[in-house]
Amino acid sequence: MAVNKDSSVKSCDFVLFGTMGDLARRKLLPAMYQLDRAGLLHEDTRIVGIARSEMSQEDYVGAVQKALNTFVKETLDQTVAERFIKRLCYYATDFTDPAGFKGLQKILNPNSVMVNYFATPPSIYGAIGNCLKENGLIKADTRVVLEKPIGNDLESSKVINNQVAEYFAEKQIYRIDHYLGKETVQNLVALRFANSLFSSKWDNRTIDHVQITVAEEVGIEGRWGYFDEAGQMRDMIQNHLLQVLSLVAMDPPVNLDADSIRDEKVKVLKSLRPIDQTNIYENTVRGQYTAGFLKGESVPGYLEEEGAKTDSNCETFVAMRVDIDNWRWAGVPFYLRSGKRMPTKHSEIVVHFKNPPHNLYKDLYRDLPANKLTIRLQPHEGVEIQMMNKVPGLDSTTRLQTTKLDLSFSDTFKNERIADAYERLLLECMLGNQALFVRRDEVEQAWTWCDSILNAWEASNEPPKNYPAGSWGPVASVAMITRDNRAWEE
Ligand SMILES: NC(=O)C1=CN([C@@H]2O[C@H](COP(=O)(O)OP(=O)(O)OC[C@H]3O[C@@H](n4cnc5c(N)ncnc54)[C@H](OP(=O)(O)O)[C@@H]3O)[C@@H](O)[C@H]2O)C=CC1
Ligand SMILES: O=C1O[C@H](COP(=O)(O)O)[C@@H](O)[C@H](O)[C@H]1O
Repeated sequence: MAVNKDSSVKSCDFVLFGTMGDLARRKLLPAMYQLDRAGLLHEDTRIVGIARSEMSQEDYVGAVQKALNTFVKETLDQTVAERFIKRLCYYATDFTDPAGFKGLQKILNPNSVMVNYFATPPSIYGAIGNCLKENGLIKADTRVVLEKPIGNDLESSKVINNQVAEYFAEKQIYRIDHYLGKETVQNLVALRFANSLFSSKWDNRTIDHVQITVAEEVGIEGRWGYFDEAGQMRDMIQNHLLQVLSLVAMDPPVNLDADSIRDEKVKVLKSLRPIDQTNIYENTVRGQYTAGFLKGESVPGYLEEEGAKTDSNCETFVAMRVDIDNWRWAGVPFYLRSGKRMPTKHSEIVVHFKNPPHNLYKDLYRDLPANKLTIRLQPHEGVEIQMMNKVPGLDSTTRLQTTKLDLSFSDTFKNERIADAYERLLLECMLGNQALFVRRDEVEQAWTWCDSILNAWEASNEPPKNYPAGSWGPVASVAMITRDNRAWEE
C-alpha cells in the first residue's frame, strides 16, 4: 500500500525511549511497521530509537529487523520493511543526563511533530522531561506517551504526574491503557451509542447485573520482580478493568471528543462505592496460583516462578463486586474478575438482563432464562445475544429454547484484519487525538478507589487464597457471587 500523504497525518519524529526494551521490541516497533504497511505513516515520519548502549546505525537496524521478524505475526512485506528501515535512526544516551541529549536536536526534523514515547520505568519520566527541556526540545505541539502503571498508589502517581506536568501540558500527555485501543473495546462504545436497541435498555430498569472477566492463561512471564510489587489489582484492575467498566457504565457523552468521553468516564469512577475494612470480605476475593496444569502441561506455582522469593502475599487473581452509586446503576452490581494462569485466555463483558416482568410460560418454565448480551473482547472477538425462541413444530405445547444471535468479527468482517491495540493508539497519538488516552483525573480517581481496597487487604493481614494454575480462581470467588444468587459465566 502507498505511503499516506493525507495532510491530517502529519510527519512525526517518533522518539522511542527504551527502544531495545521488551515493550518496544514486542509491541511498539511491530505496531509502527503495521501502520507503515497500512499506508498510515506520513512519508517523512521517522523513528528515532534511543537507548543507553552505543550502537551503530547498522546494528540498530539489525536489532529492529530481528524484533519485526520475531513479533510481527504475518510474513514481512519486503517493500514495506525496506521503507520502514529507512525511517530508523539510533541515538545513544543515558535518559537522565541532559548533556547526553545535546546531539538529538540535529537528528530531529524541524517540520515534524515530536512524539516521545517513554517505554521506560516511570521513575525516570521526570528526568527525561528535564533533559528534553534543558535542550530546548519541547515545543507547543510536542507530545509524550506514558506507559502504565502510573505509580503504585495515589501519592506516587501524583508525584509522577507532577514531574511530567513540569514539562508538558495535559493536552500534550497521552497516558496509555492499551485496552482502550482494542477493537472490541472501541466497538463497545459503538454498540452502546449507535444502536437505540441498547441505548434505551441500559440501566437498572432492564439490567440485573454485569460481569467483566479478563482471564489470562500466562503467568508472570519472567516479570516476577515487577509483578510482586504490583499484583493483579495494580497490574490489571486499577487500569484495564476500571477503564472497561467506565465505558460500559458511562452516560452518553455529548460528542466523541476526548474530553467529552473522559468527563463521563470520570463520573463513573467517582460513583464507585468505596470498599474498605468494613466491607472488604463481602466484596473482594484475592488469590495466588499454586502449581497446576494448563492444557495438559504442568506449570509452576507463583512462588516457584523464575526469580521468585520463597514467600509473598501478592495476589495473582482478584474477584470483586463493585457497586456504582448513581441514578442509572443503583442496585446493579458489576462483578469483576481477573487472574493469571486461568484455564484459557478469555476476556468478555456479559450484561445480564432482568427476567421478563411476567412469565406467560410459567406452566412450562418456572423461570425463563434472562437475555444476555456478551461482548467478547478476546479471543474470538464478537458480540452475542442470548434470547428465547420457539422451537419450530406443530406440538400442542409450545417449546422454547435459548438461542444465540452471534456476530463473530472473523465471520462478519472476513477481509478485515483486527489491528493490535498499540497500532490504533500510536496512530491516534500521531493524529493528536486524546480520546483513547487516560486523563490525569481518571488515573487519580481510579487510584483513590483502589488504594482503599489495597489498604484494607494490608490491614487484614490475610494471605491470598490459593488456586491451582489452570483453574478459575479460588472457590471463595464462586461463594462471593453465589451469595447474591448469581453465578460466574463459564
Ligand atoms: N513489557 C510490557 O509488555 C509492558 C510494559 N509496560 C511498561 O512499559 C515500560 C517499559 O517496560 P519494558 O519494555 O517491559 O521494560 P524494559 O526494562 O524491558 O525496557 C526499559 C528500557 O529502558 C531503558 N532504560 C531504563 N533506564 C534508562 C536510563 N536511565 N537511560 C537509558 N535507558 C534506560 C532500559 O535500558 P537498559 O536495558 O540499558 O537498562 C530498557 O531498555 C514500563 O513502564 C512498564 O511498566 C506496560 C505494559 C506492558
Ligand atoms: O498491561 C498488562 O496487560 C497484559 C494483558 O494484556 P492483553 O492485551 O494480553 O490482555 C498483562 O499480561 C500484563 O501483566 C499487564 O501488565
